[in-house]
Amino acid sequence: MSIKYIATSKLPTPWGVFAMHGFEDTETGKEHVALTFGELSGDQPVLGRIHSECLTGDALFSLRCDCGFQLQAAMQSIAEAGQGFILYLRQEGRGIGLLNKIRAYALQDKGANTVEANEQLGFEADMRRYDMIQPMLEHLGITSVRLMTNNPRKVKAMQDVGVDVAERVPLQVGKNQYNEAYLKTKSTQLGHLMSEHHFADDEF
Ligand SMILES: Nc1nc2c(ncn2[C@@H]2O[C@H](COP(=O)(O)OP(=O)(O)OP(=O)(O)O)[C@@H](O)[C@H]2O)c(=O)[nH]1
Ligand SMILES: [Zn+2]
Repeated sequence: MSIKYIATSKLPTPWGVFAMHGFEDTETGKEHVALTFGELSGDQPVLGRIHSECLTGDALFSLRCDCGFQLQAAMQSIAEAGQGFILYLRQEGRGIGLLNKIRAYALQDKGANTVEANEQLGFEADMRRYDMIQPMLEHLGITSVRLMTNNPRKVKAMQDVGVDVAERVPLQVGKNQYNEAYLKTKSTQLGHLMSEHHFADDEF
């Protein structure tokens, strides 16, 4: 893993003006992005999110998953807190890529769940890696985080690369009629921590 910092610019958003930092993984050619908000120096844990790319949810308004809603909620929370970060990692489709994710969605249209669909295509359920996190956070001067996620594997992955996770902050947003089964599968088969409340109410 070889992560190279490239450049920083402003990124004005509906929630405030973030700074956008570009990184290149020189082994894979993947272009990762970090967004930061406010002043990040100091010893206090920083509110943040590690977000894996989901073109369909993040950019195309898909209701099949909760990604876009989580991204927006995280940016809003960070802006409200006055400080925080998002690492936007280019590992689409839990690491299988966009076209394979569309193949997996086609299988899900025929009844497979999100895990079965990956396996029918010959992939593991989750092929993501998180070793790019350490050099990206080191560049930003972040050593301890309050991580917005429902995924305990992300917490472990961060600890494995030496980042202190002071707190896991649940991020349950965006449930709807199209992603309810997907969220349930995340909870029962991928280990995500979701309160039953999330499945009981009908609101976004
Ligand atoms: N293969 C596959 N990938 C999916 C599917 N639905 C969403 N994804 C991908 O799943 C990933 C979700 O990433 P995150 O939201 O960062 O992570 P998470 O594991 O859901 O954990 P949270 O932090 O709780 O959101 C993205 O890369 C999506 O593209 C699916 O049905 N099949
Ligand atoms: Zn998604």
